[in-house]
Amino acid sequence: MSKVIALANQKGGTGKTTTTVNLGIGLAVQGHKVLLIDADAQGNLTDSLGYQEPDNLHISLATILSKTMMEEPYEANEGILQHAEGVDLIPGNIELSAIEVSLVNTMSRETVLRSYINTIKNKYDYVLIDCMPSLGMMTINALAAADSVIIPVQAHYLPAKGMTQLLQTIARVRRQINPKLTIDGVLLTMVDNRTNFAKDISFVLRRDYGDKLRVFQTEIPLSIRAAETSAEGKSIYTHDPRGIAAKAYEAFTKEVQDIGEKQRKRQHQTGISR
Ligand SMILES: Nc1ncnc2c1ncn2[C@@H]1O[C@H](COP(=O)(O)OP(=O)(O)OP(=O)(O)O)[C@@H](O)[C@H]1O
Repeated sequence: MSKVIALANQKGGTGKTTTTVNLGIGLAVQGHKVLLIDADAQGNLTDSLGYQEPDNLHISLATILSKTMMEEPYEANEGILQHAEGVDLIPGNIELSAIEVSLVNTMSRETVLRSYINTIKNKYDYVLIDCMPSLGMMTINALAAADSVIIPVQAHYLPAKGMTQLLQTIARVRRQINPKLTIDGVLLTMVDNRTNFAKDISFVLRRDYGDKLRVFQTEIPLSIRAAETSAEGKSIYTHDPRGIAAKAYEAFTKEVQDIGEKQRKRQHQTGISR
């Protein structure tokens, strides 16, 4: 059974892309089949995995979504790239901006990405969607397609209003389109251990959004080595395997895996008792 996870935060630069790469490749290292989807018109995920001119790719997520909207046929593996570190990628680029506009006038506009993912997800254990820094139609599509959400938050800055808006959007998607959507948790990124900001933010998150909102135990440290990976087109495990960021992403991968296992067991038991 596959699990679809959206990495979302409408604030820019919170570590969504870096986390998608290193969680995805972390899961692949553990033997899982993983698909990464770049749902951001900036194409940063595509770029970070070594495809440095995303706008020149002939086939991208935009092509596939356009075909899905027009009910045109496409090949089973169309547009899927294979990264040397064992993950598959559906690249994204600037064409997604135009798609986002045309989605507005499309029937079932919130569920086009879900329709596509449903056709391929059985080949994967995990599908990770790197969302745009906005709460526009592409992000709604990602939330409609997902089983759960991971929210990367920069440890030195919690946009309280932004977090409330994001949680409200997730709740609305759950009520109206995707009742099974859950929040796996908030991941603190770029944590500078010389300060107490990360502890303060964990406290504020729990105080303001309730005990139900998990803050992952693992915190991703501020690390120049992590920042370098996007230019290298590699994961942190290849770029700096013994460094603090690699250790942290390994531990985070384990946490995500454990949550996935528990959910799978619960679904299995519910299935049996029905
Ligand atoms: N642990 C880290 N330590 C230091 N720098 C980091 C770390 N993680 C990410 N960065 C850097 O911070 C910047 C933002 O990270 P990233 O691109 O992953 O965020 P994002 O949320 O995907 O951004 P956007 O909203 O633009 O899509 C990048 O330059 C990245 O290299």
